[in-house]
Parts: sequence; structure tokens; C-alpha cells
Amino acid sequence: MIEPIVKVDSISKNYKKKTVLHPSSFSISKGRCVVLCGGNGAGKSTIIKLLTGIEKPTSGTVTFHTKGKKLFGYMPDQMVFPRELTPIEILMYYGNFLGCEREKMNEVIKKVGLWDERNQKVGSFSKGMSQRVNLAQCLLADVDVYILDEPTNGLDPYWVITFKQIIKELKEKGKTVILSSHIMRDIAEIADDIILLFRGKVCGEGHLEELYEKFSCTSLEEIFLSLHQQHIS
Ligand SMILES: Nc1ncnc2c1ncn2[C@@H]1O[C@H](COP(=O)(O)OP(=O)(O)OP(=O)(O)O)[C@@H](O)[C@H]1O
Repeated sequence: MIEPIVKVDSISKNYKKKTVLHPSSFSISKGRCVVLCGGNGAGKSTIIKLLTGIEKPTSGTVTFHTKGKKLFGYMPDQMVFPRELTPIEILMYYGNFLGCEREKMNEVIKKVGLWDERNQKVGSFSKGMSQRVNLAQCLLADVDVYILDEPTNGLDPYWVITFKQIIKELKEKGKTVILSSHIMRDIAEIADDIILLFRGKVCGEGHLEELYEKFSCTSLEEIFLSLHQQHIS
């Protein structure tokens, strides 16, 4: 049995009287890529905010069993960087907090394909390029767990493929990756385990094949259609 690196115990979230996440429990195993999967408003970002501590749960706990002092690297769904700064300046800012060598910053900037643009102001960047700066600041941290909220948003097909390769490399190094997505094809390709969310509830958990069996479906799209149809009827 693979040891859990993150344990989530009955976390829930209410905003005023509205429950946006019903009590949910799950464990995330070390070295896996776990995808929080669900449609718009399903609760993916809410779970990520609770995992990262950005928001406090209404009930329940999140426990990290990591070794280092810094618990995780985090890529928010949107990151607005000061327009006047360049990618290298942004990475130096984060790198200083993390105690990173310049070599590591250069490595990360090359990994996200922004070496030629490293001295350009990010104010002129496209959405996909800004998203890659966002990914770079997350990868800068040498941690056991990486948490990424909708990381492929705004990326073109080449960068979606490259992103999947980056995730594979992290896993080969024994890192754990938790990410959210509603893009079924990406999920099916990269997820070792899936946490399926629908309207603030975890309605399935496990490998893709386990979910197919549970819902008697042959694709994630079919599972979502059936969840929506059950909700309507
Ligand atoms: N600060 C807030 N105040 C009130 N409601 C909120 C707040 N943040 C999120 N919600 C609600 O919580 C629900 C889940 O939102 P969340 O952002 O977690 O969804 P998501 O699965 O990430 O969706 P998407 O794919 O559209 O980004 C939504 O109904 C949303 O309106």
C-alpha cells in the first residue's frame, strides 16, 4: 500500500448559508498524479483553496505528510504579475524566498519555453505565456507536492503536451501532483487517480477504469452526461 502524503478528513465549505463543498474525505498517495475533475462550479478550486490553506474549511482537516519545511508548490488558476516585470525578475522574486540558485531559475524558465523572452516585460505576454510564467514559479519550489489549479488553461496544444511531459518528469522524481481540470482528454491521459466532483460533492474516486465500472460508462464525458441527466430528472 502506498502511503498517503495528503489526508483530507470531512472538509466542507459554506459561504454564508450556501454549501459549496459537502463534507468530503480522501487520501492522496505519494508519487501519484491526482486530478480533481468536474464541471463549472463543481468545487475544484474550492478544494484547492482548502488544500493550500487560502480558504479555511467550514469543517474538517487537511494534513500533509511531507518532509520539507515548505509543504507544496502552488500554481493558482490565474496569476496577475506586475506588468513591468520580466519572467526572470519574477522568478528571482520567488526564488529569493525559496533560496533558489540562479541555475534553477534558468532551468525552470527554459522548461516553460520562455528563455528567449526572459527579459521581456510580462505585460506584453499572451495568456498562454503568462500561464507558463505561473507554472514556472510553481516549479521553482523543490517540494514533495505540487498543487495546480486548471494548469492547462490558455495553453496551446504544443504546451499542453509539454505540460503533460513535465508532470511525468515530476512523477518520475517521486513527486505528487494534485491538479484540477475539466478537460476530459487531458484528465484521461495524465491522471493516476481521479476525484470526481459534481455540484460540490465527491461522487467518485479512483482510477479511470474504476469510475467507468462504477458509472457503467466508457468515457469521462459519458459519466458527466449521466450525472447531469440524473440531476435534471
Ligand atoms: N467566495 C465565494 N463566495 C460565494 N460562493 C463562492 C465563492 N467561491 C466559490 N463560490 C461558489 O462555489 C462553487 C464552486 O466554485 P469553484 O470555484 O470551486 O468551482 P470550480 O469547480 O473550480 O469551477 P470552474 O471550473 O468554473 O472554475 C460555485 O457555485 C461558486 O459560485
